[in-house]
Amino acid sequence: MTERLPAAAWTRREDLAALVTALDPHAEGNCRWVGGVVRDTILGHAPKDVDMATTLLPEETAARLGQAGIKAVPTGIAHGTITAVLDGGTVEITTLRRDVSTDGRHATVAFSTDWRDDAARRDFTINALYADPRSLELFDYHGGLADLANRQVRFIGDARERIREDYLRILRYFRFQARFGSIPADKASEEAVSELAAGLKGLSRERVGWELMNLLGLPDPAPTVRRMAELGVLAHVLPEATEAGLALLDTLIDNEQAAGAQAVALRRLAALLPAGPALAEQVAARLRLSIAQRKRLAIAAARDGEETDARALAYRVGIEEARDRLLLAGQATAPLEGWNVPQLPIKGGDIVARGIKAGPEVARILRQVEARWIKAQFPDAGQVFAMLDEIVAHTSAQGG
Ligand SMILES: Nc1ccn([C@@H]2O[C@H](COP(=O)(O)OP(=O)(O)OP(=O)(O)O)[C@@H](O)[C@H]2O)c(=O)n1
Repeated sequence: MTERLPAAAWTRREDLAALVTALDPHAEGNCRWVGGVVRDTILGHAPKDVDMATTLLPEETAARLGQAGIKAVPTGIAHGTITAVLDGGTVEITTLRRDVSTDGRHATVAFSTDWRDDAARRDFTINALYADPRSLELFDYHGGLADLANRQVRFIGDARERIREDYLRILRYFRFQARFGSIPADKASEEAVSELAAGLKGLSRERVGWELMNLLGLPDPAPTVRRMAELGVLAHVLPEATEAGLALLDTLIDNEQAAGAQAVALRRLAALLPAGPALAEQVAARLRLSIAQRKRLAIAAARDGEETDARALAYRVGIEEARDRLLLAGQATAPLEGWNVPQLPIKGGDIVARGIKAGPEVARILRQVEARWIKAQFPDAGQVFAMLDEIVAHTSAQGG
């Protein structure tokens, strides 16, 4: 029986139909949907992006798009990729390729017209599925449909060879495993990632950081991260993670689920690391995190087990950062919901207006009022002015 891709919202897009007509006006079958879009659609998920593979050479692809008035951007000419800019988004169209040689980071490829060549150079069986854009007929050269049905993430052919072509595939393996893999996982794949884990060291830190953060941002990466540790892979990407960290990651995810909190990769990363800012800063730099990410990680890492007051904490470090700390500590985040960090309702001028000379004394009083205001759970302006009057009266009585 011919297997077909289930129809989905994207398969009915008119701009995609026009793209197919432009590339293959006589229905010769020279282009197919490929990779994540096919995999995700079979799983019933909305695909992140739509990719196409074609037997046409890149120049021919570009020429046909041009004739049809579709904007074509040569995004990766060397790899044979042309990006078509459509109403509903961009589509990457890549000429079929076969591997010629590789150094573990960059493969040298040659163009091909054989779909099997193209399938054989991909990473996992579930990522090597193709669909005809008109009939939606599926093409499965490596048992990807069965693996998808059984939720098995399995390297194509010899796992070690696939990994040596690109060591990042070790981390991709775990990311897909965390997304929809089942346990027990494919034994040959696990053996290979374990054996070749040291190859991760040669990869660019950006790529490693990106993969790790994507894994940690999935709904429940905890069992996968633990498996990475057991297989000796985590030691090569996050040697700072401790056994206590793995346990805290489990707890954190339970806490997040109980609170209905969003998955945040940085918060999960913080859980894996021992508390304290120094190590967090080191890890953030190594993983090439952005400045905003570094700040948030540092605040999460500054946790000390128990947070005293949710809103006072949020006033000090920010709402999202406070939520991180509370979830890590296993404390209620409810006080933060629907609440915005308020601004102290008085200014230095209000203090000067009460006869205090501008200068350090004003700053001191301002800090005193602020401390009381926080302690009293942020009462409104009327009460804050009463606090201020009391403090000023006290200061004046002392002859200050
Ligand atoms: N190291 C890699 C990266 C990618 N691919 C192939 O290129 C396709 C597209 O890669 P990418 O966009 O990174 O992943 P998707 O499978 O689309 O998954 P997602 O975008 O959901 O992460 C993959 O399906 C896979 O066939 C590969 O073989 N080896």
